[in-house]
Amino acid sequence: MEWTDRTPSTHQLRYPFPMAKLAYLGPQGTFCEAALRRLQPDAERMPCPNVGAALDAVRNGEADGAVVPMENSVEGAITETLDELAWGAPLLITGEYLLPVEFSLLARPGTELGQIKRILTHPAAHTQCRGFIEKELPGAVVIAASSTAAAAQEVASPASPYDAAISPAIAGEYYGLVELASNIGDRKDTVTRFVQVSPPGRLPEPTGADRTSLVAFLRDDHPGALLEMLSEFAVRGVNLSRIESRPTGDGIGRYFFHFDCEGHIADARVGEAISGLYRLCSGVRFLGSYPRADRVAPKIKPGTTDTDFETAAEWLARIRAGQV
Ligand SMILES: O=C(O)C(=O)Cc1ccccc1
Repeated sequence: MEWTDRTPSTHQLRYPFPMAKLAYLGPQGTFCEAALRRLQPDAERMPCPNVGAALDAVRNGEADGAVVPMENSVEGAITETLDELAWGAPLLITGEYLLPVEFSLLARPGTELGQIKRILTHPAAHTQCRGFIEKELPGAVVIAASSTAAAAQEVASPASPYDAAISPAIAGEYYGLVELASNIGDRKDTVTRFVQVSPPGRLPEPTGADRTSLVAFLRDDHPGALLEMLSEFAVRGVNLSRIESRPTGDGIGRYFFHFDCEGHIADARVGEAISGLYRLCSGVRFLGSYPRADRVAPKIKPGTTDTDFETAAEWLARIRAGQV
C-alpha cells in the first residue's frame, strides 16, 4: 500500500548521502514515516515506539540514522525531541523536511460520529484539532497516544476502549478504519518540520541555505543572561529561526535554551557566534548544520561575510605585528 499524499510536495529535499536503515516514530502510518519516505525513499524503515527509542537506535548502531518530528507551525516544539537531543550521547542533525500535515478522524467500520466519546491521538494532533472536537464532538475526551498511527492501530482492535483516532488518512487504510471526517485541523496550512539525525561524524557541506541547531546552558542566572546570549548572534548578523527554553530538571526557574539560526557552522559569522556562546555558557551542545528544506538563503548584513571576518583578522594580525 502506498502513502497517498494529498498535499503538493513543494518542500522536497533529498539528503546528499543515502542511509541504509532509518529509525522513526512508528508504527507504520505516522506523519514521521511520510517525512522519512520523502527524505530517503530507498531506506529500510525501522519503526520505534517513541522518539527516544528512535534516537537510541542510532546511538547503539541498530540504525544508520533516524527521522523525528521537531516542530509544528501551529503547536510549536515537539518537546520530547528537544529533550532527547539535548541529553544522552550526542547526535547530529543532518537534514530536515517540511511536511504539510492533514488530520482525519478514523473509527472502526460501523461507528457513527454521535457514538464517539473517547478519542486517542498524539498530543500535537490534539491541540491542532481542538476547534473540530469542541464543535463536532462536544463532551468527547481526548487521550494521549505515542503517535497518531499508534492511536489508529489501538482503535482498530475490536476490544479497544477508544472510539476514534486522529491520524493521517493512510493510517486508516493500514489498520482497517473508516474516515468519518477529513482535514479536521483548525488551520488548513499546518506544516511539521522533521529532522534527520545521524551519529556524530561528517557534517553536511555548506550549501548557502543552511540551518544550525544547538543548545546552551547558562553559567549562572543573572539579569540579562539571555540577552547576552542573543547578543552573540545579533552582533554578527546571525538571524535566529527558533528559540526555546526547556527546564534543566534542577528546580523551578532553571532553564537551558535551544537555538536554531540561519547559516552553517562553517560560515565565519555563525562559527564566531557559537564560539562566543561557548565562552559565555557553562556548556554548549552543537546539534548540527544542515541544508534548509525551503532552500531560503540568509540575507547577509554588510560587514558579516566570511571575507569581512578574514580581512578584519588580517588587519588585527598586522597591527599586533606593529605594522600600524
Ligand atoms: O504521530 C505522528 O504521526 C508524528 O509523526 C508526530 C506528529 C504528530 C502530530 C503532528 C505532527 C507530527
